[in-house]
Amino acid sequence: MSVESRILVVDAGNTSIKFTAFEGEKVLWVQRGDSCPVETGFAPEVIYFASVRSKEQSALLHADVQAEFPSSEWITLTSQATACFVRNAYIEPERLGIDRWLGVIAAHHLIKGDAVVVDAGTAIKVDVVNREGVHLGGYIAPGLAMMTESLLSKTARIRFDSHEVVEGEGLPNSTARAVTEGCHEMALGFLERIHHLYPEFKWVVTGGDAQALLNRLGIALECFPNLVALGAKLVGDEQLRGNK
Ligand SMILES: Nc1ncnc2c1ncn2[C@@H]1O[C@H](COP(=O)(O)OP(=O)(O)O)[C@@H](O)[C@H]1O
Ligand SMILES: CC(C)(COP(=O)(O)O)[C@@H](O)C(=O)NCCC(=O)O
Ligand SMILES: [K+]
Repeated sequence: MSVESRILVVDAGNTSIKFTAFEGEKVLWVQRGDSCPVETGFAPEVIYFASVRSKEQSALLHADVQAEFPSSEWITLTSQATACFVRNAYIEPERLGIDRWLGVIAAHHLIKGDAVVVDAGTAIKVDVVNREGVHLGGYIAPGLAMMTESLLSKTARIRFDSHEVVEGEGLPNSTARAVTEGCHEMALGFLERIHHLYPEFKWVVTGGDAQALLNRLGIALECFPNLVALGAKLVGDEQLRGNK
C-alpha cells in the first residue's frame, strides 16, 4: 500500500453514519449522513467498514457504498481478541461494539498511556485501557437523546417544544429544563463517578454529543472527534498488511 493510499472509513452508528476520507495519514474530509456521499471526487483504493447496525442494515449500507465506489477493495472491521497491540477485555471479544473497540485502539496509540475513552452517541460508552494496551472493560449507558426520548415515550405529560430548551439559572423551573438538565446530570454524574476511580488516567472524548457534555464536566479531557475513524485506519491498515 503506497504511503499516500486513499482510504474511506465508514463508521455506522445507530444514529448516524460518519464517512472519513484519508490520504495517507491525512484526513481529507468527514461527512455525516444516512447514506454514502456522492460525487466527492474521491476514489478510495480501500474502504474500511465498521458498523454497529443490524446485519440487514449493514448489508444495505455496504451495497450503497460499494455502488458508489465499485472498484474499491472492501474490508469489514470486526472486534477481535487483539489488534494493533491492544487486547480486548471481553470474554467474547467479537461482542464488543466495533465503535468501542476502534475507539480504544485509537486512544491507546494517541495517548500511549492509561486512558479512559468516552464516546457520547446514541449510547454513552466508557472504556478503560491501560498503558500496556490492555482493555480493562467499560460501560454502556443511554445517550442524551435516548434518555429524553424514553421520558417522552413513557409519559403522558412530559411534552415540550425544542425552543423551550434554554440555558437557565439555578434549578430547572420548566419541563424542558427539568428533562434536558436532568438527563445531562445523569450522564455527568455517571462520568464523574468513573473519574473518581480513574483520576490519573488521561480522559479522551468523542461522539456527536461530546461537546454537549464537555462544557459542564469538571474533568480534564481531550476531544478527538475522529477517534473511531482513526482506530479504523489503524486496524484496517494492519489487516491490509497482513493480507499482502
Ligand atoms: N449533524 C448531526 N447529525 C446527527 N446527530 C448529531 C449531529 N451533530 C451532533 N449530533 C448529536 O450526536 C448524536 C449522535 O452522535 P453519534 O456519535 O453520531 O452517534 P452514533 O455513533 O451512535 O450514531 C445525536 O444524538 C445528536 O445529539
Ligand atoms: C453500545 C453500542 C450500541 C453503541 O453504539 P452507538 O452509540 O455508536 O450507536 C455499540 O457499541 C454496540 O452495539 N455494542 C455491542 C454491545 C457491547 O459493546 O457490549
Ligand atoms: K458510535
